[in-house]
Amino acid sequence: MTAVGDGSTGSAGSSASGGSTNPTGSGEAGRRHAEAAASIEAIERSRERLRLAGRRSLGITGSDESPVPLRRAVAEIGWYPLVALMALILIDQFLAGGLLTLGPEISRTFGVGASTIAVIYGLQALAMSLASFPLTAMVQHRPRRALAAVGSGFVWAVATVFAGLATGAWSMALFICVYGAASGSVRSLHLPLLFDTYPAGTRARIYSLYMTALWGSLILAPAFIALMSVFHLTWRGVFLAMGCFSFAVVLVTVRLRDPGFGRWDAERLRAVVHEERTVKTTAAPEAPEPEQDRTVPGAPDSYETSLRFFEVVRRLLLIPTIRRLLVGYVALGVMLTPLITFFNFFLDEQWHQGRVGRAVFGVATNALALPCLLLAGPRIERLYARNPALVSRFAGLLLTVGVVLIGVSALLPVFVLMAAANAVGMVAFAVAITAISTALGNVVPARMRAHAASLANIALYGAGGLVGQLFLSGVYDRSGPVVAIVSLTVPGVIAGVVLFGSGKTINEDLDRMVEEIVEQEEVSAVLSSGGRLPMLSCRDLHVGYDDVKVLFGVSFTVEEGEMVALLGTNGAGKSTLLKAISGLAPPTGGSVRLHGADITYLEPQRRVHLGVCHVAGGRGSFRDLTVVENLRTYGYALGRDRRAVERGLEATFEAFPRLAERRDQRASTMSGGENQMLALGRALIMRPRLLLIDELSLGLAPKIVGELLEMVRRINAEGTAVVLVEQSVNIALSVADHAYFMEKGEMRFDGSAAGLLGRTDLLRAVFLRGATQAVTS
Ligand SMILES: Nc1ncnc2c1ncn2[C@@H]1O[C@H](COP(=O)(O)OP(=O)(O)OP(=O)(O)O)[C@@H](O)[C@H]1O
Repeated sequence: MTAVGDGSTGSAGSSASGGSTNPTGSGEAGRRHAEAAASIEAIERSRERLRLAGRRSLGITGSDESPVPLRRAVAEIGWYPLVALMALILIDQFLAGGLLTLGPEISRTFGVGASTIAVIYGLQALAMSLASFPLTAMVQHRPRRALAAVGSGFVWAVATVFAGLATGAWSMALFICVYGAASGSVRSLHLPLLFDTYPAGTRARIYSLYMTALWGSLILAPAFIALMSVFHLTWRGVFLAMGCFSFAVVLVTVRLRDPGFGRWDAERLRAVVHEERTVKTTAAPEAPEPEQDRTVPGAPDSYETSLRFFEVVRRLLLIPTIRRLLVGYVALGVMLTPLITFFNFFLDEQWHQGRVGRAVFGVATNALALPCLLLAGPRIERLYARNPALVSRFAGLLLTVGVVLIGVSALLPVFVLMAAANAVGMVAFAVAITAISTALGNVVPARMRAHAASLANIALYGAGGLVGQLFLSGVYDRSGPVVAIVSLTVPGVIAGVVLFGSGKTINEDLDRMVEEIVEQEEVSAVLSSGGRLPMLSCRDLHVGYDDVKVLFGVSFTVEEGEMVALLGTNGAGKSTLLKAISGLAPPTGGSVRLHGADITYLEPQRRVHLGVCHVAGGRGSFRDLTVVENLRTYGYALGRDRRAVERGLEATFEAFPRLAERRDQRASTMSGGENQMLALGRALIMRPRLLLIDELSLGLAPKIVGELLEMVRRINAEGTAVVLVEQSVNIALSVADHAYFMEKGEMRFDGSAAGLLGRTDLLRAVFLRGATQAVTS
């Protein structure tokens, strides 16, 4: 836990404070707090050691030694999974490539213009981008990625055949969209499958090999079409042949199996934790990564806490390296997607290259990337093992060099020089993309790799590709091909700089990921060995708004049925801490656990179902609804039956007769105190297990405050744990047995309420503020 002023008195001290409102008695509360604190301390002691061991088990050795030879490293697993995925990506571009190359013939058959073909191509790319999300959602909880990858291969093979049988442009568009959607699996599922199949210390080399197939597909598609024209096949014949060939290739991949989530990272880390703690648990370290703790003890089974699709996406977007990589992908898409289209126009108009000349140019350039990728793999592997930040920097640097070379190539007056500069630039892109993907795949938890790959896909092809095509079309129409190619250096250099910058955060994010797995294992071990954990435990929370950090590693615990006061200076981050607990301000680091279950990234409404209720400061009700309507809304939000809601209403009106008198009055017309009563009435209806109250007494008359406090005591006496954020030290400490004090986003005190009263050094700031407010009011 973060060092706090009176940490030693914290746990035990709370029991000595007296005047506890806890139904279980202060002695019992103190004992439980001490037990929970001891568990947490044990976890913290071993964490640093585990973090280092965890990094090593993920292939980050910190040294520059050569990695284990690939053949030896993958001997046990074999080459089949890699070969199967390479086979799938090799045929992935068939139909799209065929559509582009055979576009003139297709447009003549259907009597449509080139723009219609361009629209169909665009729809295909859009379907491919968008489909990666539902495909990812399908395999989020169960490891069926191999099944989805092979199954979608069959779908796109069949769609290719049907595209050859299309009777019109729009039926063709339909088949091509189906093909695009199915081939979205390549973008979202291949990287996670590769990363889960092969050990951490081989991934860069494995991925480089895989990328040779991607570059190979850019050669194979035109080569296949050229070969078919030897047999004088029409475009329909070529599509049918492509479909049949694809079908045969997919058949070869049917033995592909999903290795399970996190086989090489979570599993190894779990083994490290088991070794460290030598705790015998029922779960064997060899078993695949378990789904995150699914249930919260005491809550109904249906209240599981595994993250849903958009919660995972939101969680990924909170990882600084992922945010940078995605910005890099967008900039890369702005540059790369139109470059492939417009470079052909450049060759045509500037260098008068015909169809054959352009094809040869494309094949030669892409072919050069193949050996370079093979050479680059071990290099990227070594950089990653030494320091993952070097991989990001390497990618950024290469990309910048590549884009500058391509920009310069457009200005060179000699064809050979232009071709050489362009070829080297394209090689730099191929290697840079491999390095970026290695960083992306490694920096996210295993279960979230498909989500990360889908986000990258949408950033690259969706957002970046679309903007790039529009941007470059405009430049091309206005100023011609040379200026168009040169202008691409702007987004290219931006992408390079952003990717280079991701080196700043990657190590921190990797450590955080390691810590999450370690913490999960530790918590499971503590629970399975009969240890106790607090009802709520926030560990090392970092929260910010946009880029302004507000909480810096705050740790905070609340026991079952406890009443806790959270005090602090103005702007210390008390409300932000409550928001992090209730889900309104998701943290960028650290964890929030309810009885050990990880709820850090759960949507706020799911936490309400788990029993977390946040009464925010100020007017927290629906202004245009009446008192009764407001209270019923809370009940129905929880799916409570009518009778339970009515009982809650009666209890609220009994506790606050003033509210009963105003049952049909709109919230907007009520006083501040009445609004606070209404907000507390929510707790009586929701019956939460943890009630977070922000600024209960702010601006209210002492008599009203007294009534509200009495209510809080009653709610607490019925077993609800309460966290009370208060400006008034006297009020807070009169009801709470445990107190925390925050200053400038850090926890300064964790201990008994009585203990805090003795800390005049801390309280002076609050007293001074109170005095100032008294003078000015
Ligand atoms: N939505 C927001 N957007 C940007 N900054 C915010 C936001 N909410 C809070 N902050 C900033 O975060 C910091 C902590 O605010 P917070 O409300 O958590 O502090 P607090 O301890 O509750 O303060 P107080 O006791 O004055 O209410 C402050 O500097 C505040 O300006």
